[in-house]
Amino acid sequence: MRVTEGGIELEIPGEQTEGIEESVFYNPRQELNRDLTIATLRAYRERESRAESYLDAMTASGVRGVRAAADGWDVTCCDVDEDAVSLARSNLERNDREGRVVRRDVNALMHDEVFDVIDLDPYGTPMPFTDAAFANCRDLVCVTATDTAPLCGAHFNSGVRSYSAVPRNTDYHAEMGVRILLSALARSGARFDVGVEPILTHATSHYVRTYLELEHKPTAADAALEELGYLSHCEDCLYREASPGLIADPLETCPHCGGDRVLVAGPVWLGPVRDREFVADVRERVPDGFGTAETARELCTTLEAELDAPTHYDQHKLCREWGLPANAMDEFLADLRGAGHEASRAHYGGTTFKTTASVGEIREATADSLT
Ligand SMILES: C[S@@+](CC[C@H](N)C(=O)[O-])C[C@H]1O[C@@H](n2cnc3c(N)ncnc32)[C@H](O)[C@@H]1O
Ligand SMILES: [Zn+2]
Repeated sequence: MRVTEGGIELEIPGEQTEGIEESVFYNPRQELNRDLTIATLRAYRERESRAESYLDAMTASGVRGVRAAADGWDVTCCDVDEDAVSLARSNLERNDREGRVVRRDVNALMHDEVFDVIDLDPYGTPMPFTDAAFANCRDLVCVTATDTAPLCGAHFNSGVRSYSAVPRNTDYHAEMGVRILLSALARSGARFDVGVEPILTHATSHYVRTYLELEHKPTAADAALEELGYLSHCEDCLYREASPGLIADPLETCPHCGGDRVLVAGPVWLGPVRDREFVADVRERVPDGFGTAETARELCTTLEAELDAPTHYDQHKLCREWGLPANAMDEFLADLRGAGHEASRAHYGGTTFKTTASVGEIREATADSLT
């Protein structure tokens, strides 16, 4: 079947029935991820003009590599699968684009060669590939993780194994995934004296995507590790508290309700997950022609305004907990701000928000409008 995405045309094995069938080589549900990747590469190149080489580390159909080549990147596409390699090669040719296509275990390739930008887009966890990526990548590592159940603590043992951290299943599960992933990536980079700064991160449907700018300096790696810490979370009243540092200092009882059902997660990344100015640059570089342009820009706008608090709330979940009806989001946030707290929407869902208020303060600030 033939697929058009971001101005390039791909031939993908398989029949087109209704819409685009998902094939092992091409997932149409990742188009937003890829559109934002291209906009990010554009914004990044303006910030770091020496960045030229791009490794599409798990290329499958070649879609990322072909799109990056169309933007002038010096592209290498890699895949361990023979059919994927021929497909990527023919898709580059079909679009008259230059690019090297390599059949190899990408871990070996990343240890052998230096790239300015490496894009890891595996099935499931990216952790088997991150050490090799940080060991040699010069500027930017882009990472997709699709194993959201392990990341958010729903598949606990698998999450602990993959991420060398304790994830917990909370009401902010996608954000737990973001922060467990970033923590593991920061620790992976630190092994090579590389500090990571997440310049854009989003959790969308069943994946987390992050873009990490690298600094090759032991002190930068230390600075990244200083962003790690633990989250204590009360299962009874949804109170949560962050404690920075690599040594856990868990709450034993909840300071809000006095309950003892307190979960502790970590080490998690407690720092910012994006650079606001960079996200604005990305938003401006999403052209109308991209299939997901509107969604991509809206996502960037929400990310630009999202507070840095390490966890978010969901108004509907809080209201259910309190036995109160929910309110319109804008009014709800206005009540919080009116009571002197900072508050923003969060990109995790239409009723999610972040605030500097504690769960008790949220209730106090909004209860009058909810009754
Ligand atoms: C999720 S797909 C990639 C999708 C593609 N990046 C896209 O945007 O459509 C994962 C690919 O990783 C490849 N892969 C798995 N292990 C690999 C390895 N060790 N080295 C290189 N490629 C690998 C698989 O063959 C598969 O084609
Ligand atoms: Zn509590």
